[in-house]
Amino acid sequence: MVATSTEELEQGSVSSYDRISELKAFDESKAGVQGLVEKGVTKVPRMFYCEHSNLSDDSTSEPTSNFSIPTIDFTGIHDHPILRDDVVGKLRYACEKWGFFQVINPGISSNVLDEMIKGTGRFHQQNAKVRKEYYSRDPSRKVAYVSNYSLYHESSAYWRDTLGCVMASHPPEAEELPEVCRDIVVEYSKKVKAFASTLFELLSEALGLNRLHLEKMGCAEGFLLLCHYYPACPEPELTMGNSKHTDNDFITILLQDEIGGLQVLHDKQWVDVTPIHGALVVNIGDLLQLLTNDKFISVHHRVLSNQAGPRKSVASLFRTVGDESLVYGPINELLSEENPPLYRNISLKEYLTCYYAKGVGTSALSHFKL
Ligand SMILES: O=C(O)CCC(=O)C(=O)O
Ligand SMILES: [Fe+2]
Repeated sequence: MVATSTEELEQGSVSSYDRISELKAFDESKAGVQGLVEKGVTKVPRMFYCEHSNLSDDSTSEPTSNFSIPTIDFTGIHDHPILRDDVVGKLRYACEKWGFFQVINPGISSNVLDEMIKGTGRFHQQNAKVRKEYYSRDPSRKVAYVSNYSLYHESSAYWRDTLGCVMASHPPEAEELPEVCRDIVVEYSKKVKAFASTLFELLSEALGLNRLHLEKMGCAEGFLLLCHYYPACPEPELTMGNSKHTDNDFITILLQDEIGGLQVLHDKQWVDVTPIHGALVVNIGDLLQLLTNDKFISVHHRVLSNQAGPRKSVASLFRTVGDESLVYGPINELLSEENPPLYRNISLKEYLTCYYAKGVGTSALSHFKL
């Protein structure tokens, strides 16, 4: 297209492609990025180009093999107080310095973890006709398949599709879940919820609080299961799987397959989260950083796209889903004269509105600093 008027140029409507039409056509296909792959695309369409320099930002932040996120072994924590204390200490360090860690021997069998990854693959690889029935941007849906939650609000789209299921506190009826992954979604959800309860106990202890403090605040009550699918990308240097972001929850528990691509920003360097079979990756979200008055940190992470693949991952986001009138602020017991509150109390609604409005890569929490 050729520039026809300065007005069009100023409005950004003149470019070599009609972005809005391309986004709409993609969305209306209801088949996701996988739909493009099924059609045999060999070039990444322009709408996926990452123009906000996510790939080259922080020029000091090249990935480094010198670092890796902490790995913590949960073996014996329920039976041996010494092992438990040791784990609590390691968790405190990981949450304060990294905001990310991997748990090996998490108490969920590798069979269940492997089957959850396979179930995710089955959903995204099944006939597009069946996938389409689940495609929706309606936030009130408990089960929805969608590509790019913020498709119309970000400067680029990402090479990723997601099946999202609200699995607590008001889960869908089993029949509402897609048949190809129904049983494993129900089973994995039970197991990951139990793991989260243990984790919130250990994190409470790491903060010097009563063991049940975080659970009593409702941190483990609600969770959203996001079954991500990152198709193999023909031109991975042009786009990303997931932009640089922090999570809008208390904690995220992530199961990933063997492909890799997740990176964490640590000391201004991108650090690879190397897949470990049978392990779960945990990261602190913004809401736990808020509750802990910055003692635990919610850090930026991203997912690179990859010629290898498809990559599958399952993120369990722990926060209340539905009741946005809940109000959160720094936990009183953690405050003192030397450690005054850094944030005002905020409702979940206020926080989420800000989180989605702020744009890629900037913290929502900074808006609520005192
Ligand atoms: O797929 C991954 O490795 C990360 C997903 C993620 O960051 C998220 O769902 O918030
Ligand atoms: Fe994330």
